[in-house]
Amino acid sequence: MALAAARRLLLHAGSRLGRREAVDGARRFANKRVLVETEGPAVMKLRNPPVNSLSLECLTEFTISLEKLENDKSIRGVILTSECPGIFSAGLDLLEMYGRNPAHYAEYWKNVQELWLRLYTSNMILVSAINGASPAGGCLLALCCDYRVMADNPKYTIGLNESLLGIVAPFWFKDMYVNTIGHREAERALQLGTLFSPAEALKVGVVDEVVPEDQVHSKARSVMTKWLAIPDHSRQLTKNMMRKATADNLIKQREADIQNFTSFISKDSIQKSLHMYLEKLKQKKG
Ligand SMILES: CC/C=C\C/C=C\C/C=C\C=C\CC(=O)SCCNC(=O)CCNC(=O)[C@H](O)C(C)(C)COP(=O)(O)OP(=O)(O)OC[C@H]1O[C@@H](n2cnc3c(N)ncnc32)[C@H](O)[C@@H]1OP(=O)(O)O
Repeated sequence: MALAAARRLLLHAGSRLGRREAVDGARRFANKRVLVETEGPAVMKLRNPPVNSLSLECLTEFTISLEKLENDKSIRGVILTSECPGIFSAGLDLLEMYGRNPAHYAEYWKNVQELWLRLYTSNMILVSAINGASPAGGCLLALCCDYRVMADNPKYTIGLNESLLGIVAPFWFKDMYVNTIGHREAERALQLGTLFSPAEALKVGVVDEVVPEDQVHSKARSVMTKWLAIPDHSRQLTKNMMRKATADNLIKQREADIQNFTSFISKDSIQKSLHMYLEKLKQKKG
């Protein structure tokens, strides 16, 4: 209920912002954590500092922005990137999965599923300009895209590292990984929780292209231009043909997946693992 109300408020605020900024001549709209520019190829920028973690609020704003773009028939493609220096996205917000109650976990997971389904089955062309670290849910966002361009900076890594946290990537994360890099590579990378450097990610197929950091956005734009030259109807039908079975696999068991997540994440042993991981992140500083 609370989330539905927040969603209505955000949609309302979003459209107000949209109108005001259009009057200023800049075609863009923004929520607090997501900025969307629609001048030229549309660009969606995550801006949830310090690490673009996907908190419930961030997920909600992201989903709403995507919905608005989908509803604008003049927008055929979106570049997904980050405004946080050195970070594409740190993935799901660990604080949404630690020390909360089962109802919160269920609500959070429903929103993670929702964003994934919308992104993965989007009719728009999605290109990610990966300009920073992209672990777990950050990698998931990139994997939903039709093409991934990554900055050539060995400090940036990408991959589904869930097993390093003592948690298990859900089956639909796994399905998408298998679709992208094949069964053997996915099996190994998932068990080891591998975070790939840009060069490794290119080799294994997690990303499609690695370019110097200052060229990530221009490359993403030129990729978008190429993809926009393909007729929408044939490209969309082809995308649907490639992705539908994977999305349907979650759609037919959404409730069971929420229950699985809620009972898994509520376990004492899993909460303990998350606690230790969060402590490790804190200690990294000191
Ligand atoms: C049987 C199965 C059934 C069902 C399935 C069950 C379970 C599946 C469940 C979940 C799947 C989850 C997928 C995920 O996405 S989990 C999140 C994984 N993310 C990570 O591992 C990234 C962790 N972060 C980092 O590695 C680094 O922070 C960094 C590389 C992104 C950035 O490094 P920096 O040095 O620049 O910044 P830090 O000092 O490390 O961090 C700053 C600040 O941010 C906090 N933070 C970092 N990441 C997260 C996060 N993901 N969520 C929340 N908060 C995060 C970090 O703690 C620092 O906080 P403080 O300033 O110390 O307060």
